[in-house]
Amino acid sequence: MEQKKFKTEVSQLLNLIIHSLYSNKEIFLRELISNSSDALDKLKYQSLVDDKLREISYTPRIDLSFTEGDKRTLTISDNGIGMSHDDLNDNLGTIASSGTRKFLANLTDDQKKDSNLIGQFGVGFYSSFMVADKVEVISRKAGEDQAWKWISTGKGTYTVEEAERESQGSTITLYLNEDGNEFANRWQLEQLVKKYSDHIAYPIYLAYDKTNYDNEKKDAEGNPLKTVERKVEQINAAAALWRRAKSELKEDDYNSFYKSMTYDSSDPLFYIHTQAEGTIQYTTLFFIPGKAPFDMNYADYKPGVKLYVKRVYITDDDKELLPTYLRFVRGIIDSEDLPLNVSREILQQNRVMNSIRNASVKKLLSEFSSIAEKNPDLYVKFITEYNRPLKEGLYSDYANRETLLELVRFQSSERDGFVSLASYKEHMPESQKSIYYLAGGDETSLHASPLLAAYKKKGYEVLLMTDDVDDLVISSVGTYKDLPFKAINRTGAVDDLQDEVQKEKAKEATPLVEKIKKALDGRVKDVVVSSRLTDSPAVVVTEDNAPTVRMQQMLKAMGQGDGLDVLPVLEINIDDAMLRKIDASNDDSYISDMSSVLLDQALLATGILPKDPVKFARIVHGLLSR
Ligand SMILES: Nc1ncnc2c1ncn2[C@@H]1O[C@H](COP(=O)(O)OP(=O)(O)OP(=O)(O)O)[C@@H](O)[C@H]1O
Repeated sequence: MEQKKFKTEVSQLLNLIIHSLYSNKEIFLRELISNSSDALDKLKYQSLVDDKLREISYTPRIDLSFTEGDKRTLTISDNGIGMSHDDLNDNLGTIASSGTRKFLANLTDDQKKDSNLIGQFGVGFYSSFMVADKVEVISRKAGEDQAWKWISTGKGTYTVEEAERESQGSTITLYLNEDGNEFANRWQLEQLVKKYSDHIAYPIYLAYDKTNYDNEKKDAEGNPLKTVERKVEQINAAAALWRRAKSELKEDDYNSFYKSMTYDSSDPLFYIHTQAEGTIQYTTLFFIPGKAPFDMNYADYKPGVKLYVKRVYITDDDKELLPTYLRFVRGIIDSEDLPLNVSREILQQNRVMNSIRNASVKKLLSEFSSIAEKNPDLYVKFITEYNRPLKEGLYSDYANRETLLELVRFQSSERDGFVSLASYKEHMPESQKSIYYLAGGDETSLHASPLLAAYKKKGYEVLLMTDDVDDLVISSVGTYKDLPFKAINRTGAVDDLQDEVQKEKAKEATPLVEKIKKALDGRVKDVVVSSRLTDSPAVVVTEDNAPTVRMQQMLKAMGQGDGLDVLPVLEINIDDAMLRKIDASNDDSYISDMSSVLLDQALLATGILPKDPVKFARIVHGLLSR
């Protein structure tokens, strides 16, 4: 017998589960049943594609049984794929998913107490330690002769030793603790299976002892004669819900199916059920979770859509089933026309899969559009969670760009809440010819930008964009209904506000511009006269196709900004007192100091600290003491 230690993260996860999910401990049963169902899915699939396993004859099932009395136990058994010696070590000694590991590491103390959040990632097998002092797994992998027994009390170590099992599959026995005793009960188990696992595709049987009383016959004491009968009953519906006629299904059916297939304890925002009977036959059932999945913005997110072929489970781990930007969608795709032994490579180029994917994307987007139109409150909930991934779609899904442009929302300098591009266009005064936006930074700093005043004065709304993908996405989109997008912190937007008088004034200021340019030689690309600043002396802007100063900083922080030194353009307000002082002076050192502070404070206003803070402080001090 070998004794092994859990990887540290397992001990952490165990601790977290036991403390945060305590009030919801019944979910352990759902987790174990779902593992059994996965194991049956895997065997069903393997026995179709692996010659060695083709001969195995079995009827897939999950069995529950329990013992009463002082030492109560609960057993969950399946005849699925089973686990080898190494599988037991790999699967039950570590946390397999790196997403879960990262998620755990990033949790704050408060979040650790939020059972909804914890429940979102698969707490899985380890949740059994909430109700058991000791857990024993006897498992035999399909195609192997040797079975193995894994035992742990959940306190840092486990053992693995040889064991016997008649056929392939796993038997998990929980030695219930005080908190778990209530689960060694027929009614409790039936209720929980109905609640969480009714739609599991395999039959779940419960074995129990039924006491019969025979009034005709009396025992020695004259009481009705008691006999105990062992009964085994199926306690779930065991049907693929998505294959049932839509007219038969109620909202409750969908919601409980959603909860049983995800780890979400809340209802989905909405669902979309499609049964296509055309040249390609398939069923899709998609759910939009009420809250964005915790790993939505991790590169190694877990995809939420499962693929079935003729009701046989194929995979839940294929990121190609839907485009990446729809990674928050949960649900199933069940095709009648794909081969069962479809591999990942085949899936990627398969014509049938392509048609299903394209139709699914169209269906999802059109449903989003119709909700935006008919149910604005629901749409706000939806877009609050999923605006960002949809924006990624603008960049990556050229074919659906028009639709996506109508779906994304922005904050605005003029209005609260979310603004669509259609409504932005509607609000435009006749003189306005472009869509103005300001990206980069948080909402407060964008609202405070000195660049906004001039647009406000003209009645032009400016879209404020706080997502890190905005700049990239919007510059790739270019236009909306022939209106160009213009970033107001770029030089291309400067001319729009200038009238003839201002142009003349700007010309007259050429000597001042030249003075500052000379003083800031090597630090700015250009100095231009502003027609839009009122309360501040200067701002930094970027040339149209260059990365903004903030973007450059971000790229450098990510180690990608080598050789990236695009100088900013300084836009000056010639009516400001500071500029008038520079204009009036002939003292080179004064002009140089004033210009330097002018640039540094403009950078500061966009959140960028002076390169040499000591020098900056010294110059400011010098100027103030003059
Ligand atoms: N009854 C079972 N039969 C075969 N393998 C199992 C069984 N139960 C668990 N396993 C294996 O142990 C692994 C870990 O299970 P666990 O429940 O902790 O996480 P999971 O099911 O992979 O993740 P999640 O719960 O997020 O879906 C599973 O991925 C599976 O490989």
